[in-house]
Amino acid sequence: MSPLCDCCGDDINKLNQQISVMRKEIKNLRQMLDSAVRGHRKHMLSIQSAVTKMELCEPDKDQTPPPASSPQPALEQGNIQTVPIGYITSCFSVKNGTPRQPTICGPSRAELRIEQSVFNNPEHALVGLEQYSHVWIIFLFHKNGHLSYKAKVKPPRLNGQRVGVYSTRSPHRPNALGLTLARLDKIVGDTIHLSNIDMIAGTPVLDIKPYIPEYDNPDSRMSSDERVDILNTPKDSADQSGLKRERRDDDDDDDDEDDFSRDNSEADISVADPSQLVRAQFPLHKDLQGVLEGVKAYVTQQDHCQLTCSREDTFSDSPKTKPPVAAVDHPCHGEEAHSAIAGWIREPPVSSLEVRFTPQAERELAEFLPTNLSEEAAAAIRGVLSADPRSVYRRTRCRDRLFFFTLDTADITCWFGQGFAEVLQVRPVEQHIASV
Ligand SMILES: C[S@@+](CC[C@H](N)C(=O)[O-])C[C@H]1O[C@@H](n2cnc3c(N)ncnc32)[C@H](O)[C@@H]1O
Repeated sequence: MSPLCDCCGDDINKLNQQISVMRKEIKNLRQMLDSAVRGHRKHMLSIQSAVTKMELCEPDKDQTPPPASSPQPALEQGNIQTVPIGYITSCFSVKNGTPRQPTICGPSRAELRIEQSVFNNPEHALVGLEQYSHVWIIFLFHKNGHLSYKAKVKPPRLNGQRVGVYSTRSPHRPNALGLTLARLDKIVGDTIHLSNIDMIAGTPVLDIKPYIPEYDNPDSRMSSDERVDILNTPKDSADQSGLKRERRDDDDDDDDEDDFSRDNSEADISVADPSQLVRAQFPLHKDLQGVLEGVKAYVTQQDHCQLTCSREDTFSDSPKTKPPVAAVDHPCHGEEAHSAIAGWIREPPVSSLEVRFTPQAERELAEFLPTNLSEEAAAAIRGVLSADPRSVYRRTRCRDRLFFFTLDTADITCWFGQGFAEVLQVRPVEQHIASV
């Protein structure tokens, strides 16, 4: 006879059997629940990815799918990981004596080999870069030692005065990122040969971008007249302009050990900055009209000169420099070119579009914005659309699709035809519910 339970008087063996049956059922239920959650998550991910593809109308083949556990892309989740794409080999082994800015010591040379761990074929990542004369190098100040930084720093040339770290190029800053405009001498396979550098050997490089004066130099964005105005600003006020200020802020560091000779003012003129070269070219003209004519001629030449010259000519001040592997023609400014860029930047194969508004869209824009703002908004919309913001995929494969974009407070709907973009609808931006 089996024992009975003291509480309920039931057969304990039977009770144990019932408990084990219930345990098995719970286990099954748990497994079913797990598999349902997994299926649901997978389903959610595929819906999400389908929606994204529909929105973008563009399957992104290069994008690695996010892991099943993270429906949001890693960067959006704040999972910011940077991997060096290569390490600098340079003639400077320690911080002391390393130029404080790239323009200070022209011949300072370096090599940067793109890591195979980043690209299977690192040389592929460099195709086209040989057409540029200068590149931005974004790097880590890995030898900063203790990772400390202060809101205010003392640039050596300010002789003890403190200024905000963000008004300087101090290495001691949150994130310890450095930015150098280096000259690109040549590319051989997976290795970039640079000069005009201020980085020590072993510096981890995070990124490389071509220097494009049209984007990177504010002078290049101004109309010729504006440029002439600036260049003719009386000296006192010019001294307070950004150009002059840039020169002071360029060479800072709150670490006295990093300080070095201050007799580099001549070398400070950046070849990448045409306005400084113009100043240098016309320093002694007393006759304002003469200066004006000279500058105008220079600016016109700069805007229209499509002379071609070999890289050897471009870098005539660097006798040892050999032409790049793929020799290309560079636009140059008379005898001396300051920087060279790929031809397609100035003359892209994609032509700009005529932008139209339907009467309905015009009315809508006027309805929710005051006149002055609606004109501004219309100009901004024209700017965006005339540059054809569509991806190549969209341009070639989804021509008939509507195109949506948001500009400040307006949601804009448009479509594209042969050589034009037409705005169909302009609505106030809807309040979007933040995604969880
Ligand atoms: C004032 S910083 C300017 C760097 C860059 N042009 C910029 O504006 O971000 C240049 C100085 O940083 C120091 N430096 C260069 N490479 C470094 C590295 N990898 N880690 C720490 N300091 C470095 C050298 O002393 C050099 O003189």
